[in-house]
Amino acid sequence: MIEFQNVVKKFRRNEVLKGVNLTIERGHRVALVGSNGAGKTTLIRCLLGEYTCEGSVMVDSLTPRENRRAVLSKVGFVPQLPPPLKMPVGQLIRFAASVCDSHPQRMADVAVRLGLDTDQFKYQPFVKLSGGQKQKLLIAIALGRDSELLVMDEPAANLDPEARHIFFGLLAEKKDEAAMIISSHRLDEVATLVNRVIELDQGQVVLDDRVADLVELSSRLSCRVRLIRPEAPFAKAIQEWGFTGSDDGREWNGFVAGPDRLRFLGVLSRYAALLAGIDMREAEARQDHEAVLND
Ligand SMILES: Nc1ncnc2c1ncn2[C@@H]1O[C@H](COP(=O)(O)OP(=O)(O)OP(=O)(O)O)[C@@H](O)[C@H]1O
Repeated sequence: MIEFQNVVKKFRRNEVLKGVNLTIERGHRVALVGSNGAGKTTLIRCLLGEYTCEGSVMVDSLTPRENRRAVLSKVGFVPQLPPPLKMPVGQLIRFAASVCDSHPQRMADVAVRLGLDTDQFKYQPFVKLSGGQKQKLLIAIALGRDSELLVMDEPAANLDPEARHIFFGLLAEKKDEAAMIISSHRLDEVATLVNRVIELDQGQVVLDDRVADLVELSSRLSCRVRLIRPEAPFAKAIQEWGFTGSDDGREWNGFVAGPDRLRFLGVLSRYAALLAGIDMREAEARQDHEAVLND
């Protein structure tokens, strides 16, 4: 589906991509990782035909630079930084839907699933939405259409836990029909969403690994956390995950999206000395899984 062959990109004398070779097929969910300046965005821009480059880039046998319209019609794209668009939300959705031959209602429906009622904001300029609202709308535009390739730059960073869970479910619906490239600085943010990890360093592929594809994207864990004693900073941190506490503040219950389990355990690990027990069970998956960590 996507083929990079010996792709070199130079900005004046600065060689930013130094001969990248990659083949990405439908069903591949790729984490494109690497430190700041590694070349991730440049590679994506070459893929979208925004940049000329040496070597060859092909999307379904089409060169993006010469066939931008045809290539972009296959691609749902969530940019890293929201564009500073003054266009009102309603108009933006109608425009985006017309460009990619979708229906505005399809995009609005995805937005509603993510918790953004676009009707309420239809006259509001896009640029005046909050960071999370912009992210939800951009995701709705990218997912509320047919696409064979989804390219997303840190797409879930601004989403609250509930919206992340819905977002992972939306990705699960697309996982067999599309290839996905999710760019991130941090592998732990995206590790459970993908089945392949590609790392760029100074414009070169330094790692290309297929990884275990075991986490159900749409699964959800029911969690109970018990503490030795209540503590206010812990309460604040876990309430951000939508958990509710017992009256004495020593037991907390809530749900965590399956792919978010690592992030959640990362948060808990900061309070390891407080923990008396953690109980995590698959709440919505077909098979019942149980991970119990007791004191
Ligand atoms: N338009 C440009 N003109 C000149 N240099 C550029 C341009 N775009 C990117 N670069 C340079 O190319 C290198 C790679 O940048 P790129 O944005 O692709 O990195 P990245 O891996 O996406 O980084 P980040 O994680 O910080 O977004 C950097 O050194 C950057 O300064």
